[in-house]
Amino acid sequence: MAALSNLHSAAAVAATSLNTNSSSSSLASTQHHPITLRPRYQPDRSPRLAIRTTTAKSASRDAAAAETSRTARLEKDPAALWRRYVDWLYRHRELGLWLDVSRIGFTDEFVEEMRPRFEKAFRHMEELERGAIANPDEGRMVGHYWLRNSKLAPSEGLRKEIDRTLDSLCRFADDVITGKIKPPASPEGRFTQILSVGIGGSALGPQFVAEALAPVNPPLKIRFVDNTDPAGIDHQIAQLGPELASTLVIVISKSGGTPETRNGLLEVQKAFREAGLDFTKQGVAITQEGSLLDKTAKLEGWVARFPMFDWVGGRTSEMSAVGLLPAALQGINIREMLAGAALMDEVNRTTELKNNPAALLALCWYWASGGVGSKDMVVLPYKDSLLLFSRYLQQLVMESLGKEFDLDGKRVNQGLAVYGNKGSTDQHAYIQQLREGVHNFFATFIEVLRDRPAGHDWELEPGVTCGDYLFGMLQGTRAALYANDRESITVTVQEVTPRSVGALIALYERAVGIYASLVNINAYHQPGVEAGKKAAGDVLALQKRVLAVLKEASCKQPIEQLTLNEVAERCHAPDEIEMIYKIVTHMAANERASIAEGDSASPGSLRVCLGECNVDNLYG
Ligand SMILES: O=P(O)(O)OC[C@H]1O[C@](O)(CO)[C@@H](O)[C@@H]1O
Repeated sequence: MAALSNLHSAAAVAATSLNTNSSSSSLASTQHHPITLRPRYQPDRSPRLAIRTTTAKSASRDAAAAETSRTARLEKDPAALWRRYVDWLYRHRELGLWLDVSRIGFTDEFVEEMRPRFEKAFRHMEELERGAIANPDEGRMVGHYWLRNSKLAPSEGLRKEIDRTLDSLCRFADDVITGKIKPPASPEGRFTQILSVGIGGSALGPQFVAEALAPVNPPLKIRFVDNTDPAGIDHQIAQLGPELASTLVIVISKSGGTPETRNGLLEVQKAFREAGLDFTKQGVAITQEGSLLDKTAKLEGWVARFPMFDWVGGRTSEMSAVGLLPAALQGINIREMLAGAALMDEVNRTTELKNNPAALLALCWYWASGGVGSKDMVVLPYKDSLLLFSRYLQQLVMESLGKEFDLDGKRVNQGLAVYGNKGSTDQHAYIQQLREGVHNFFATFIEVLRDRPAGHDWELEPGVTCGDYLFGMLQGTRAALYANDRESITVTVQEVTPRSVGALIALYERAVGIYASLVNINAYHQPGVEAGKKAAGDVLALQKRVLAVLKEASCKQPIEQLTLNEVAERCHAPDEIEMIYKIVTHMAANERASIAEGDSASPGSLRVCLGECNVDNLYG
């Protein structure tokens, strides 16, 4: 009953707010659609430039004023809003997919002003699909669209490679499922589990798709090692238990050299050794030809290797072997996923904005975030099985769009932050802030019309099913947010199927590509990730030096107990004393170094050593 009263109150809030606003917006209600609102976007004045020429205070006042004037003009008259809804509603009949952008307040003038940018973006996408070097930094083609329609590939060689890989992974999956390819030491006589080892784009797609589409009893169940957290890896291996003997380990890494993935592999191989199992008879590699991983798998004679193409980026690799092999092994219809993506790609090639759902999304993002990422995108799928969509989109959008420089080398610090979980769960978590708190987001609702498989529904109270509540929560939240001037997009699919999931992935891949063109950035590289990786490497190198210094001190008689300053000096790294403190702390917490003397709360008092000397663990 609590849920019922919450629903009632949400609907009541929405209705009250709508009524209040509609009566106070009589000016808007007298306007005919298309609505003529003052455009927020000023094409000839970069917002960034404007901010630079003002003080921070006045800039934020200006921004607040602009915000107020814009949101105050969001259409609230029900009849005009309905016209706007109908006018802009996109529907793909065959895919059973709708896109509603009516609750984003862009104006006709804005659309007109954006037209040249869209023309350029459409040209870019066309060139990209024809095989132009779309990733100038890395001199690479960007061809994920060819994966679902190999006829588009710019050469016969590439087309054959795509088709061959797809056929061979389908055959391999069949052979594994039917037990033709089997693990040597499994009592079941066939593979029953998959352990996928990979990170970022080499994990997020397969995780999302498994959660969305795996049947209740898949031929092989899937688990993931997607981090270098030893406890996390231990947990996955412990969960497999004796089934490790019937686990197919798929190691996924485009570069074949990502440290977290390498560590995951080494940990899993150790577990195999300890269980007396031959890893090579159960390992599969998905990686670029010639990578370290590829060479290792070849040399050691793993069960199979599948290529990751140079022209497919990690975050757009779900329709390559990366996503398709794990999906096929779980009994998911991957041809349908590809068909859904291909259908979506097809409509997204039109240059008519209203008929191009990816362009419509890009338009909304540009409007809502001022083309500078000033607002975050909150993704709310109202369906448990789509829970991981926001996490998947987080990488796709943020790694693609979050860039320091534009294509002309100008510092722009672009991006679009993405977060979200699922509805209506989030209703009871952060929707409170979305409706009433800081106005720094726009929402994307993902709606699924089919509540549950046919024949399973029942009314939990007269005329109302459980799914009706979910529907009510979505509609109520959308209305309540809009009533308080919070913009939203709604993507609706008939059902969660391989086809609709393929279409959703393709929709967002293209929207990101188009948006990147609109803001003139390279969506296909990730130079920023390197800084963290390099810094991590530096920390580990310093740790090796610390260890060497402590080892040498431990060999003295009596054992030398060093202050942090002494360690830093002997490492020739006096400026790194804070990091040395953290290294020693971490090693002490894992019984690999000892705090011989001193108080953990005052790092200056510490004396440290290795081994058995007067152990007083920092946390002891
Ligand atoms: O597939 P790889 O080469 O292991 O890379 C994993 C992920 O790491 C990144 O390069 C970022 O570090 C992502 O772009 C990529 O998806």
